Amino acid sequence: MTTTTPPPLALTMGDPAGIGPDLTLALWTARKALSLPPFLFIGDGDVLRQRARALGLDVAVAAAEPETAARLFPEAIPVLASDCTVPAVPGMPDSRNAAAVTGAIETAVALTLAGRTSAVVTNPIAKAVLYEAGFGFPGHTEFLADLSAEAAGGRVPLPVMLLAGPKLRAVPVTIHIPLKDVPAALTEDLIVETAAITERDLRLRFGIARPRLAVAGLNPHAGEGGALGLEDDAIVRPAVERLKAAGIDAVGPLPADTMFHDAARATYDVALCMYHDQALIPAKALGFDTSVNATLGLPFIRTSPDHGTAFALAGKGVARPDSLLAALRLAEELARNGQAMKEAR
Ligand SMILES: NC(=O)c1ccc[n+]([C@@H]2O[C@H](COP(=O)([O-])OP(=O)(O)OC[C@H]3O[C@@H](n4cnc5c(N)ncnc54)[C@H](O)[C@@H]3O)[C@@H](O)[C@H]2O)c1
Ligand SMILES: N[C@H](C(=O)O)[C@H](O)COP(=O)(O)O
Repeated sequence: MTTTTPPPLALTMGDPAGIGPDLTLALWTARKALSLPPFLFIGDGDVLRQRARALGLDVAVAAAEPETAARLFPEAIPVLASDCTVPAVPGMPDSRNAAAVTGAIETAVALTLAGRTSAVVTNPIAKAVLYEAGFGFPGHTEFLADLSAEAAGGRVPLPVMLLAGPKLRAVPVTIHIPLKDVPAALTEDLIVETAAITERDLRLRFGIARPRLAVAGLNPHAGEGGALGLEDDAIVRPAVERLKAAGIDAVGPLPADTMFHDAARATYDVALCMYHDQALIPAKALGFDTSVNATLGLPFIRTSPDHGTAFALAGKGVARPDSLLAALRLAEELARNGQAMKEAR
């Protein structure tokens, strides 16, 4: 049994013009009532100060390092600087601040890989704003995988996006690609590798002894015997057979339209879906305020709220912090499980 205090969570700024600062302030303000896990905010302290003023909140912000964050947390939001180039205006994103946004993510990953913070929790970014500044990744998920290459032995690991909520866990096998490109990107190997990472992380990090995987078909009615598409029998079914042969509890391909109602969800621990919206529509419909986006397959823990930057709500104090709270709590729990696993070895 260890008695040492775990390192704080690394919370990135996200887009400084979005709701990330509002949510960070709202949660920190309620830290005592929520028993909020201590975090180190990596971003621009002035963004927090200005947003707090606009929202009429009495919030202190203090420069910190991972080692001082937990001590400071009761009195001030501990901040490690990743400063904006131009002042952030709520609701008006500016690609000149892209370096501060991506730099915060890089710092959070480096600190977590070094064991100085216990997990990465990301506030939402606006992809299009970063693309304007030359950001070369579809989203956090792919960027985080790229940042993990050295720690993963020199190869960029396959990142797996898990939307986890009280009513549903769902994984899209293909992630941020246009719908028209999905059939070509979907391979037996990709399904098997994604499923294997999902199964392993649910077992080792989430503590589910024998995860049950439900694999969705790609086409209507899982292809209806080939009449409505060939991929289900040619790609998805053989992948499920390989998973079963490897001892993984997997069923499918299942018609996607009937696998998300209450009784169907009770039969599995995670739905493996073939494309982004097949997974994220049911996940957000069933738990927009409570679901968390977690990245599996990385050498560190990363969670995020399941929503985006919601620019129209930024600076208004009306955005719900529930999903960010769930992300912080899940990161803390997964980090604790990881620590317990290490100590049990
Ligand atoms: N984790 C992430 O970084 C992440 C996740 C999703 C979307 N995004 C990005 O966010 C940007 C905006 O995307 P979008 O408009 O599709 O999705 P969004 O989640 O920002 O907004 C969708 C709707 O939900 C509302 N909403 C979102 N969060 C809310 C909250 N906490 N409380 C109350 N209402 C909330 C918004 O006002 C809007 O009506 C895009 O650039 C997208 O790429 C980022
Ligand atoms: N696809 C995610 C969603 O819609 O919630 C979102 O874009 C976040 O993805 P990253 O975590 O890769 O930024």
